[in-house]
Amino acid sequence: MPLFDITRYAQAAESIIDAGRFLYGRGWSPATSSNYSARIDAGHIAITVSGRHKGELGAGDVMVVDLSGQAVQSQCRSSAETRLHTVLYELFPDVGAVLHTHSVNATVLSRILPPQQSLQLQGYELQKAFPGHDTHEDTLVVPVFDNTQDIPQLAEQTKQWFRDHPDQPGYLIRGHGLYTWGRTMADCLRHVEAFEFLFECELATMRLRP
Ligand SMILES: CSC[C@@H](O)[C@@H](O)C(=O)COP(=O)(O)O
Ligand SMILES: [Zn+2]
Repeated sequence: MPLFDITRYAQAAESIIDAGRFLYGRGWSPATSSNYSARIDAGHIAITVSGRHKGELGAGDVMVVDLSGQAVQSQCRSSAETRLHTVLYELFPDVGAVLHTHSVNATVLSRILPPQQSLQLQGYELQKAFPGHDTHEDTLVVPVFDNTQDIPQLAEQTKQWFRDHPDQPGYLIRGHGLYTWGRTMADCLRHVEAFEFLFECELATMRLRP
């Protein structure tokens, strides 16, 4: 009896490979950075193997882990940031995909925000790209967590914050990048694209202000 459905694994892996080609092509996942995952079932996800080039992913670059981060039927090492993915699947049963990217804009913006200050996005029509955000008058809050190599500790911090703020769709890690998620990979890719547009607008606005 296999531990997970092989057809669902193949679909998840294909969505991750396609996402990598798109995100690398946009310049949002340079130099083996980033990691991606997609849900297979309630207890398993497909996730990128650590250190792989995200623009050239193939079937051997995606593996299965359970929600404790344990590899299932693979000798490979999953993403160093696997726990940042699994906490989101644990917290939100309807999440089907998680994407982590390293764009220039996410990195720069996260570095210039004062310590302890979240990014507050308000007045943009494109905020409506996120579920539950139905008007530009809403405030989209993007917390910025300090970067660390202690992933279990960061995972716990993110889990606590999003348990209290389940309607917010993503976060930044300072000097590092973006995490966002969605019900499907298509939703999740839309969220990355919307965040990138909003980050670009924020930086352009800052450049125009004296
Ligand atoms: C190439 S440095 C980026 C890594 O340190 C990390 O932040 C990252 O996004 C990719 O790590 P990975 O272990 O390949 O999933
Ligand atoms: Zn990273």
